[in-house]
Amino acid sequence: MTCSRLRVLAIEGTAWAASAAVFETTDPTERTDDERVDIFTDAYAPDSGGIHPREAAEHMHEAIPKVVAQARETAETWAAEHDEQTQNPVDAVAFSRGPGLGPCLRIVATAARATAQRFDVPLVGVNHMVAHLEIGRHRSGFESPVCLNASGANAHILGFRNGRYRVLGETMDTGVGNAIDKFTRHLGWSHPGGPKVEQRAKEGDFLDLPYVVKGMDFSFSGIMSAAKQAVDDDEPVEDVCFALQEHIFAMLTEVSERALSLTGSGQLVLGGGVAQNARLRGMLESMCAQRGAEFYAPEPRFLRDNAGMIAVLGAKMYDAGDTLPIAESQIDSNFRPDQVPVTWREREAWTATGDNVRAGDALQGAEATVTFEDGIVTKRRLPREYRHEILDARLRRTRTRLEARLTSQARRAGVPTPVLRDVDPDEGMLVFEKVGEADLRDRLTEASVRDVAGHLATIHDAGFVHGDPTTRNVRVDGDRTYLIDFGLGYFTDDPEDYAMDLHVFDQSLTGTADDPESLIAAARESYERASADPESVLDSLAEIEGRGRYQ
Ligand SMILES: C[C@@H](O)[C@H](NC(=O)OP(=O)(O)OC[C@H]1O[C@@H](n2cnc3c(N)ncnc32)[C@H](O)[C@@H]1O)C(=O)O
Ligand SMILES: Nc1ncnc2c1ncn2[C@@H]1O[C@H](COP(=O)(O)OP(=O)(O)OP(=O)(O)O)[C@@H](O)[C@H]1O
Ligand SMILES: [Fe+2]
Repeated sequence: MTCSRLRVLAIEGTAWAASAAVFETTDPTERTDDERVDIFTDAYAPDSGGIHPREAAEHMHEAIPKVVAQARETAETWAAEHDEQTQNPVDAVAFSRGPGLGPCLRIVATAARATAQRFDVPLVGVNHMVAHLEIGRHRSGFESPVCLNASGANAHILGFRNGRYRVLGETMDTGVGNAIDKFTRHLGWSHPGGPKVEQRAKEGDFLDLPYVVKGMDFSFSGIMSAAKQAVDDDEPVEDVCFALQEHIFAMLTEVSERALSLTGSGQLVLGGGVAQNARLRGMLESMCAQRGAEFYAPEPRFLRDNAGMIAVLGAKMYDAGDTLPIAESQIDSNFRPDQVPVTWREREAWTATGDNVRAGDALQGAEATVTFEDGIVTKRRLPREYRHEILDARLRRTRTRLEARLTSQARRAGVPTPVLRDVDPDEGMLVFEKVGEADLRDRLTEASVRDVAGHLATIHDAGFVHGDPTTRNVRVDGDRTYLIDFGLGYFTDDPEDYAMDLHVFDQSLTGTADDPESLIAAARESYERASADPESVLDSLAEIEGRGRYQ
């Protein structure tokens, strides 16, 4: 082609959406006024139950050729509008390489190879989850946002650092949409359940359900069992739907706020099918407004699975020379977003600016506002507008109580922590002595990381976890490290809970350090030395890290 217009045809088919699209732009690196995207989707809807992989593949087999033909026609029409030759109307063919259902992915890949060969243009292999977040970045124009992907098979929060999207936090069991869909299957409702829960929730009232956040990770299994039980116990279905949304979306919003705070980013983008939910968007919008951050969610056609997002990222990758020889174009059903070398962005983007230091020397953390005066630190968990007021009051009260108790308990076990001067759980207020000169994230050394891992071993041996051991929740003073912020801690003798503490610490090192591997290894080694029972904890950690969450 001779003109400056770039046109990419893309194919998506990871699970339910047989989709093809054309993206046309004069500059793939940013959103332009004259860009256009046309998407053709043929959805698979199971007769009963959830998505059956074989049925989904049969659907892809029939529907993919049809949507690809529609996209091709569009590409030809657009090319003709610009007086270009129509035999070769696209510059590249992009496809979803994974994650997703193997049988579906294979059909998509075959169609993509054939289309690329037919036009004699390069093939681009796109990670579906990275596409879910890049479409938000592209449409918003945000420089370096934190990204929440809330889709059917996934739920994770990502930040860009050093050439990769890092998983800052993710679900420890199922994806968020799948969790909701499983609940609605229990009620005998047809797939997908998410929109139906949203509808019914409109008439519901609040019920207490479990709320599980560990650092920036979270899990849905406990809340889902409790929701099913509540229905079986004859609680009104609309109340359970309402409470389910209030809890699950508050968890996602809370970890998003934590990620903003940890990275120092002032921008959040949302992606994935569950992001079509107005309550989730509303909560995120409210959270961002409260902390002075910008929020963007793309329009629904770019949220649910669609080839438009694959085409837009495909164009960026093509522009960066990131194409795929046919011989190397095999699919990857477990393709994680952090495996993708991000060729289309400057490596050094995301300059963590740290916390907003506000008037009166107040620090805004992820959860609390902290003020300093004469060596005394006052921490207040202020109400969060995005959370239902009953849930908000419950979380602020219990976390404040636990923080007071565990801070003292840790010190008795021999771990340096600040001395507690005062506590008022109903106000969510704590008063501590000031400790340390800096947060660990600004003093990251192997020695300090070792020290922290030793502290974690000590509190685990004493029968409790910290719950959120990040590089922000450790203060450093010369060689000494202090643990602070025990609000997410609890008593437990389960090695898996101890392993989660180590996993949260690892993830935070990954999000903070340029070279996290050596620090993670040092922490592991120090924990092993200090712990009374390192074997079962480290086994459990290996299991947590190896969990395939993308099937
Ligand atoms: C790997 C890929 O195949 C997979 N795709 C996927 O999960 O489809 P997606 O379109 O992103 O999301 C579908 C999910 O989105 C939920 N959903 C749709 N509308 C919803 C709504 N209004 N409220 C809540 N959930 C909603 C559905 O219940 C379903 O679980 C993924 O991205 O994880
Ligand atoms: N006792 C203390 N001595 C010195 N600095 C402190 C103390 N307590 C808190 N800080 C500072 O205030 C920041 C926020 O405190 P804290 O972590 O308790 O609140 P938070 O809102 O829960 O934050 P996050 O959720 O980000 O961990 C800490 O990162 C630390 O820099
Ligand atoms: Fe998706």
